[in-house]
Amino acid sequence: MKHFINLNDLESVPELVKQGRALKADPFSFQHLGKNKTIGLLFFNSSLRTRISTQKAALNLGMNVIVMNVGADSWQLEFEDGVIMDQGKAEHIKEAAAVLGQYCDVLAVRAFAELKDRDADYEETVLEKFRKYAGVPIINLESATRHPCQSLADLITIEELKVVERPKVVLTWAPHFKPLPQAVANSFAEWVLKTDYEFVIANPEGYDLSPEYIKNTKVVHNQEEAFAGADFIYTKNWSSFEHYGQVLTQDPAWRITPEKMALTNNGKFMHCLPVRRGLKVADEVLDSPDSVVIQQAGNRVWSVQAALKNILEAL
Ligand SMILES: NCCC[C@H](NC(=O)CCC(=O)O)C(=O)O
Ligand SMILES: NC(=O)OP(=O)(O)O
Repeated sequence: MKHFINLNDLESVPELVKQGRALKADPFSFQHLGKNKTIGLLFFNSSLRTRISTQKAALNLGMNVIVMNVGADSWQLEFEDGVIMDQGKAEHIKEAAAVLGQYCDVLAVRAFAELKDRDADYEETVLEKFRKYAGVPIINLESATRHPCQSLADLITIEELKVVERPKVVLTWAPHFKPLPQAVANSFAEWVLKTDYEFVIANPEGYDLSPEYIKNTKVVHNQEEAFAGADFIYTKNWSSFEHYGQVLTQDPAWRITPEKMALTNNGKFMHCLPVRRGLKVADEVLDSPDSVVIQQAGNRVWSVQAALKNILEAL
């Protein structure tokens, strides 16, 4: 594998899920791969899980790790071509990415959607410019439209916990007061569509995700209908794709409650975290034995370790 930016960079989702599970069972089996190799982790946005799980995975593979909060610790970067740089941004991505590529064998980048210009976000400007100018493999640690490290961990978790061959998986919107990116939801849909799970999306009107990501997935505007008989309830808030970046409703009726979970087939509650208790989900759901959010977060190590292993093997 050359890069881990989107699904086009990999050959087989089930194979990567298998490799993630194998690494969980035997974390240090590929320690020789990363000897004398350095990974640089670049964060344009905050993180808890991604930051620590990626460091842990790299250490498990014997790598050296350098972490930088871009902007806060470095110069502000300019991504536009052909501009006269007479404003706040001191360095262009062309030099910055190329220089970082001199120091690191692999770069991993987090850069969320700005939610202002839909085309700019969906062109994946930041990650694609790193791909173009760094000269080394790039790992996506959540970009404007995707979060593949999360989605791989999510599939590893579902594979570990499923009790039927073809579980019913529901991706449901839940309320939040801030405009959040569509990345986690887009990505989860894209990855689930590479499996043969039964898949349904529930969201209020005006919140349909981009057809490019959800393809022909059944979308319902009635949460209870979607929850009936579900084996996994994957909860996430996202801002509107159609009315780009807007919060159209904060309807508390979309919050995940024990009453709604009771409609499922002993369904497991999933969320990528961080989650706002009380707002998106009732404490009783998050604290119940059917909540698998901690196991899911734990699997972030094996997900990024699987991607990194494949990249190191191809160096
Ligand atoms: N990486 C996990 C999700 C990150 C981000 N959530 C957030 O920004 C939540 C922030 C808050 O609740 O204030 C998102 O939705 O894409
Ligand atoms: N789920 C996830 O990516 O968490 P962080 O934003 O804390 O890294």
